[in-house]
Amino acid sequence: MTPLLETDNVTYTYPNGPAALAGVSVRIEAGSKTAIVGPNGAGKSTLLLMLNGMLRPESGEIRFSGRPLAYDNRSLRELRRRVGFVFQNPDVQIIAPTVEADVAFGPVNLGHPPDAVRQAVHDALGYVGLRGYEKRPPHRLSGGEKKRVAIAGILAMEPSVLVFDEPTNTLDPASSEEVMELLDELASGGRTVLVSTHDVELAYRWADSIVLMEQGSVLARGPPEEIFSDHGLLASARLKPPALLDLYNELNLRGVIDRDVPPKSVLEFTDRIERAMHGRAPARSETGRIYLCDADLTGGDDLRRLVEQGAVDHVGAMGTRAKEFAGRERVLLDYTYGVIDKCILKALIGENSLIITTGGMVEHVRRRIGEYSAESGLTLAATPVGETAGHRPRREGAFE
Ligand SMILES: Nc1ncnc2c1ncn2[C@@H]1O[C@H](COP(=O)(O)OP(=O)(O)OP(=O)(O)O)[C@@H](O)[C@H]1O
Repeated sequence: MTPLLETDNVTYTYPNGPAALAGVSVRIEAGSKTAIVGPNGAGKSTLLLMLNGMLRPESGEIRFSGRPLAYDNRSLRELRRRVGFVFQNPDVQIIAPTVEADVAFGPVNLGHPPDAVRQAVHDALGYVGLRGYEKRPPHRLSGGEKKRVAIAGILAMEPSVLVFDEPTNTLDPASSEEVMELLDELASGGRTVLVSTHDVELAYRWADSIVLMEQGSVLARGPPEEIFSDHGLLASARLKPPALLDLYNELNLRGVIDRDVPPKSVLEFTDRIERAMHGRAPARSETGRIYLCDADLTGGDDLRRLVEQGAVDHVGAMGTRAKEFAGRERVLLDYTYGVIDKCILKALIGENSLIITTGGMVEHVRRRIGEYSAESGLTLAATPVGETAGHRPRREGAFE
């Protein structure tokens, strides 16, 4: 199958600079989550800047949907509408005096009529959880909020590919997790998402495909479990293996656990260790329940009733709209990232939890719990929280 984006032996040297790319060939499949991983100066940003035409290769070729990129103004405008680029430093991207004007910049430039621009801004701000920020000056926002304004500005142009240069650099751990969940949400809605990073933990957990770079070259490409298990390869890129995978590989070498699919989360790892200790998954007298609330379809009363009745011990929300909904209904959140696995872990010790989410993530939660249930032989299922009859769903944004 033709990859969505492809670079073929691309080279690039900055004026008066080093050879930043020395013959780079990569294939990015439609709908994939790819992390370009490498140390400082490896050429990651340079490669990403090539993908929406901000830099032009010295030699080699870049193809989008099988067609070589053209560099006239019209072709570049069209390419940038389809391949959105979020810079590492949001200050570079934010240019207007208000959040609203900033997010509107792209659709206005594309010549969309005012009503369509307003709708695009409204949907994009909703998606990143910044409704109500329309009139705020972006330069007064926090780093995490600025990042979300920059992402909204790109989403407002409805690109099919999203490219993020070091999306979590300079963000605190909670803001980083929120941005990564936003990226997951975008990917689960069918978009192709690429990030550059030197954070191997993030890349291991998030990506389904890794491109490992060093000194302007691609050292290796493949699934994260494979790339990050190769100590020699990582050492040549001056990187360390992700902690979870390192521990798994060591326990395997010592014969404590069998080699199987490497765990990606604490949940998968604890399951594996339990099985190694007991020879099988331990019998559980009673598992807890996981309630699932679609914030677009559930009334606030239903949500509060469930929480106030004490039916749930823990509450988690995934995605900014879900977090806003919980905030409006004054429901305190115990988990704001890694929510599904944390709730499964609680179910395994007999405690009940509630996951609030929206859009494509609802199905993602159901699927993940279903898969876990099938793998573990336990009967875990997501119990929907009263999707109130007659409650009118909010208008679905353009990005669902
Ligand atoms: N504008 C520029 N002018 C001159 N040289 C540059 C420029 N931008 C990058 N370089 C050089 O090109 C090489 C690749 O840089 P690039 O920013 O692509 O790497 P990176 O892997 O993204 O690094 P980092 O993780 O530090 O962002 C480096 O040697 C860098 O010094």
